[in-house]
Amino acid sequence: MEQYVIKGGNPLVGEVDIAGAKNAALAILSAAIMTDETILIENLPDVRDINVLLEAISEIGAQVERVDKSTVKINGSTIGNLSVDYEFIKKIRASYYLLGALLGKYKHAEVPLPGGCNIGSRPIDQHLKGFRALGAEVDILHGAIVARAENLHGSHIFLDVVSVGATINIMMAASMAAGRTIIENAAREPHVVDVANFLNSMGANIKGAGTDVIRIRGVETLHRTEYSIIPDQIEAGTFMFAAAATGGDVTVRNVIPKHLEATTAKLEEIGCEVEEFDDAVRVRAPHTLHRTHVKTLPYPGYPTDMQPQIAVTLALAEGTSIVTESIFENRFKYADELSRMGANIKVEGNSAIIDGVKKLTGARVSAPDLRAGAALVIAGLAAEGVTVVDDIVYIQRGYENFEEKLRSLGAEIERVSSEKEIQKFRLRVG
Ligand SMILES: CC(=O)N[C@H]1[C@@H](OP(=O)(O)OP(=O)(O)OC[C@H]2O[C@@H](n3ccc(=O)[nH]c3=O)[C@H](O)[C@@H]2O)O[C@H](CO)[C@@H](O)[C@@H]1O
Ligand SMILES: C=C(OP(=O)(O)O)C(=O)O
Repeated sequence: MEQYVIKGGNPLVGEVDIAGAKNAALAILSAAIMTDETILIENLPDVRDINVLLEAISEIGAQVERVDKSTVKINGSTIGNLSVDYEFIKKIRASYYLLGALLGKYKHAEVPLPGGCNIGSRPIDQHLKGFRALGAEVDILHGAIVARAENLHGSHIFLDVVSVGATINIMMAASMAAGRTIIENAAREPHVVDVANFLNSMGANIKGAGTDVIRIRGVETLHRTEYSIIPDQIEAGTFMFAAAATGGDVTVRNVIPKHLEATTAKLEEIGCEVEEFDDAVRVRAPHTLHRTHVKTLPYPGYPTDMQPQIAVTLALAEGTSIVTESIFENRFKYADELSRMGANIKVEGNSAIIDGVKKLTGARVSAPDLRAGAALVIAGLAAEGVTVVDDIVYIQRGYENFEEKLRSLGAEIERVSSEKEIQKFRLRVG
């Protein structure tokens, strides 16, 4: 088990390059197996979830060739197994995208129920409703989703909740269903648009991605393409809040500022100066952070994946802030850990009430999930003294070279794997 050890107190200063978006990449890699021709994908983030999905894709028989750290070639012509192994899939949520991809291409898929972060109950009823509407028979058998169809046909699907996963999954399967599909109440996240652009570059016919009505004309085959994944808005936002919480001045590069607007607006409300460039955003922290309220919402609202990061920053703001989580019911598991660092945070229902304190103090804390883990690292960077973050395997799911990027901004952070190393770090930093 690895840990991060952090000596807090250094304002983060400098420039940092943002990797490709994990949550776009997971869907795009799955969609890449929908043709028998070779697909080249660039700007892949080098993170655990991506590596697990690539293993699963090669396990079902596709050819996966790593060209370099952020580029991969995939050829799905050799897929011989439509049943995905539980070992791979239990680790990640986005394994469910293999359902839409395999069902679209082969009209048959067997995928174990997905894993991912334990941030709520996370049903997949809307995915299954969509597949059924396209003509598939879907059963849950022995812990796996089994979907089969003689033929898929277009349909008019109204999603009961705005779901990123269901929107993308249905879009993938419908791309190879006969006739026209309309998805209403679709998710509008940038990664939904990125997956639609990718599928269109393979010959699909998808219109309206980025709005809440997506129209798809099914095609018989998809073809080769080369595609570069959009930047990760959540990684970018995490560094932006790290700048704010540490009193720093950070420019995040290789981003699409438009995708960061909800985050930028909140940073400005709490007193940061945010400057936008074509593909970069600079965040300068104020002397004193102001309080604010925030509620997570589907895009273009404030993202749930950025909720813990703003909460730890507000723990250091003057006054009382309220953070309301409206997407996942179990996303405040970091609150007790943050309290152990001196924060004044109380969770009531789906809101956290945060009374800002002047300083946090380093403590031993545990990452309960990916984004909460990253937020506890931010807390450690801002705190006085040494913080040890356990269970960083969650953080590694979604942040490429996290500690190296933070160190390049002046953070004192190391990845260690024993109590001896933690002790050594403590002695070194004094
Ligand atoms: C791998 C990936 O991309 N994960 C992201 C994806 O997760 P994921 O795709 O799982 O999240 P959804 O957008 O589907 O979930 C949104 C809401 O809809 C509910 N729901 C969803 C599907 C369904 O069939 N039935 C249902 O009730 C969920 O419980 C949740 O309350 O979008 C979330 C919301 O932006 C992000 O936090 C995750 O980081
Ligand atoms: C919650 C996340 O991922 P997943 O849906 O894969 O658990 C995330 O990326 O913040």
